[in-house]
Amino acid sequence: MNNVSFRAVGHRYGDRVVLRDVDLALTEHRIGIIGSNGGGKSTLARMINGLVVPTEGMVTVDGLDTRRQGRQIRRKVGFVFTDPNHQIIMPTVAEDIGFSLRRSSLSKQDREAKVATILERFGLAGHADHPTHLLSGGQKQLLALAAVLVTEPDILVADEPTTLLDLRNTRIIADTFAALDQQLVMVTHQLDLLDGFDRVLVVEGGRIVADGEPAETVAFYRGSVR
Ligand SMILES: Nc1ncnc2c1ncn2[C@@H]1O[C@H](COP(=O)(O)OP(=O)(O)OP(=O)(O)O)[C@@H](O)[C@H]1O
Repeated sequence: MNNVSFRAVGHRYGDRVVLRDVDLALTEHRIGIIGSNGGGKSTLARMINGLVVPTEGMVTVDGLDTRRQGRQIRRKVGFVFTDPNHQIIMPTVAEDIGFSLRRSSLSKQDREAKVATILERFGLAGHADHPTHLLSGGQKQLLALAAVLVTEPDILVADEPTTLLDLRNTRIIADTFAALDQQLVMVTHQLDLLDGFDRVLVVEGGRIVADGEPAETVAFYRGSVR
């Protein structure tokens, strides 16, 4: 697996400290991040692909520094936003996925085949020529995930990727994640999605307050809100 390293990381937005004293080596296959609203989970997740660079300390991914090697890191680390509108760019579903492959060296034919395969996998094959703005919220979320996975990133970071999904599509995403060979870091409020994860971090008030096996850390989090 990859090695995501946080060394003495802190972050502030203006005067507001939102993360402090974060030291982590993330090497496990599936890692969850949970905790109360505003605790700093998204900020932490965004640091992994350099969308947010720390105001203190250093984040590296396989030795690449997010502050100086952001472009290389973003090729390695795929990021799925909570709100798919942040990442859907093209007018139609197939074009949007094709756009993710614009820098690939594949032939046009291979590229189209790859787009078709991923559309099928995410139940979007019947929507290939559908205008993206007419998709339902859940379909948009599936499209956003498909558009990231088609690039085959080494690491997938997903920030609450199932918030807009119904039960069936949540299951599709959970199964997709369970079958991923890549390292996965997922922020979620849906604690049942963490079954089978290797490690869970609980983030509260800008600090990691629990870190370990899902059973223990989820129990800790549940206990802390009683
Ligand atoms: N761009 C920004 N500018 C200023 N403050 C911000 C910015 N982004 C986040 N914050 C603040 O940083 C803190 C942590 O936010 P973050 O989104 O990381 O928390 P979170 O744990 O992901 O929350 P949630 O569960 O509600 O998504 C919050 O107080 C938030 O208001």
